[in-house]
Amino acid sequence: MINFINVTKQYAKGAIALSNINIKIDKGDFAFIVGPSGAGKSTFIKLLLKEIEPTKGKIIIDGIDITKLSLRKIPYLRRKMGVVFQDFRLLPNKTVYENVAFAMEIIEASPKEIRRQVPTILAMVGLSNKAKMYPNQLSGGEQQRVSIARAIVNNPAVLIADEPTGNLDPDTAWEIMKLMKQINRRGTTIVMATHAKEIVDLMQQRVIAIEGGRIVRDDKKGVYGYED
Ligand SMILES: Nc1ncnc2c1ncn2[C@@H]1O[C@H](COP(=O)(O)OP(=O)(O)OP(=O)(O)O)[C@@H](O)[C@H]1O
Repeated sequence: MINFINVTKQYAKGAIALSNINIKIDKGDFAFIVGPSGAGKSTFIKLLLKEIEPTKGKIIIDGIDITKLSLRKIPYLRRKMGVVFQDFRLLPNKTVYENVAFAMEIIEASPKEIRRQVPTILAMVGLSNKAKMYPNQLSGGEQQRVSIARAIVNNPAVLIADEPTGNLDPDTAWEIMKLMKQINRRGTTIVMATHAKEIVDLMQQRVIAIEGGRIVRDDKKGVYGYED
């Protein structure tokens, strides 16, 4: 599904954020990316999303080397991936329903498909009764559910989450993790960068640890392994 081959990323101002990374994430995996601040986690995620390009190496997603992808084909790559961020990034002037529908409008889904799919996904994330609300009328946990609904509404192969529970209290964070696990059970590959020690320790999923731009651990049922 995802394969990093000898990937190095050196930023323009000199810092080597990732150094010769080799990692394979299979379809259906649930992988946590952990490591100290500045280790290279966000860089890893930005490379996956093709927000930045590696200095060296190949990044294969679904059999395609995305570093060689033409501009024209980037939308197809984006459709394979849903993304969730710590700060939700919802559109404040759209309702919950419209925020999720918008992700389908962008890929030119038909109005009929949108009318069918949006309520299904809102039910799945437990927000059917909030469809007409605006983001500022929702709790943090509810806003994150909307952002997850938006990320999965087009049925991506991979859900990428960068610190998705960072702004949530522990109980709410745990609810979000249950939802992520439910999405994973449906076959979606999950890649989640996090500092949430308790969550990583309790979930018993694959843990890939990055330190100083190198992979220092990759355990099938791993632990967080740091004190912060
Ligand atoms: N745009 C940039 N230009 C130059 N250096 C950068 C840039 N972005 C990140 N870096 C550097 O690359 C290294 C890795 O940063 P990265 O953001 O990937 O770390 P991280 O593991 O996500 O950290 P955190 O947990 O604090 O979010 C750091 O040394 C950082 O200062």
